[in-house]
Amino acid sequence: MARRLWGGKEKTVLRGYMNQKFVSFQMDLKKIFEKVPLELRKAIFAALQELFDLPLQTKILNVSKKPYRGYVGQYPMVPLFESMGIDDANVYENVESMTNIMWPHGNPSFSKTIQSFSEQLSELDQIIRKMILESLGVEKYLEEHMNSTNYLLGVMKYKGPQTSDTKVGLTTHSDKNIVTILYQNEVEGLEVMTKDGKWISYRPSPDSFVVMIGDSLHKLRRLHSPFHRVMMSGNEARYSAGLFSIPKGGNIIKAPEELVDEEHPLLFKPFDHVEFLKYYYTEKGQRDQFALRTYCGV
Ligand SMILES: O=C(O)CCC(=O)C(=O)O
Ligand SMILES: [Fe+2]
Repeated sequence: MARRLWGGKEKTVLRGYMNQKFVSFQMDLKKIFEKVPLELRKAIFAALQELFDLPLQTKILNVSKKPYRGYVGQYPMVPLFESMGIDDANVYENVESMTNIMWPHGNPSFSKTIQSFSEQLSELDQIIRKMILESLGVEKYLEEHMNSTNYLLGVMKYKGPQTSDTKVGLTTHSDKNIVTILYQNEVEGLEVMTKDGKWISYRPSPDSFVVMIGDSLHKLRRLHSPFHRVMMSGNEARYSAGLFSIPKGGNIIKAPEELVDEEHPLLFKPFDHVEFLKYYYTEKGQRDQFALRTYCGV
């Protein structure tokens, strides 16, 4: 079914994507985007394995006051899950500062792999967001929109639970950012909820990236930010990397007036994403599946 989305121009691809439900969520961009070379796609998993194979006492040296940047792991709710995040990982120096904490003698090949991968995915993210704004007829805001965002690269490992029972790898959530692009190894686990509440499993392929809309774009009312989770079974570890485009703090996010009409009423009051995250990372916010709606819903 994805094939239908490939053929035409970029715009056609995305319209198909928006008007359909789940099939369109998993968009195989092979035909329109061949930028991330296979070598790099392979190298990323070797890099992630090298990182998460470090001893726990090394990994926990990566600390950060900002949520999801330092080492996250060993949480009782999600015991299979570990992650680290790097702000603007498309810039070499940002990756290098984390690398040097993990490998005090440096590890340039790790830094280079992470940086190149992030840079390529950030280009893909820009293509996607341009397509979205164009197809909504609000491309005049493109520059303003792009200037008000930055990137976070999240790298994740989910241990296999060593049983055939399915165990939670990552709990149900919607992403809070703008667009998320995920790439993963061959181990299944990602599930996405359709608009009518059914879970669908994602079948990984080395040629596919998963593109997901986050709540900050969902505010446009016409794009759906799906609930998703990771469910693990078996012995093998699942490695994934996600590039998250996120609104910069100090910018008020609001839907362009052109997009608000009777059929598409305003969903959220204008909000500052960094202020919103202060609510989201409270205990109440973490339990709230509709955190953005609670925070600034109309
Ligand atoms: O590992 C994955 O594929 C999903 C990760 C995810 O949903 C997230 O970090 O928000
Ligand atoms: Fe997510």
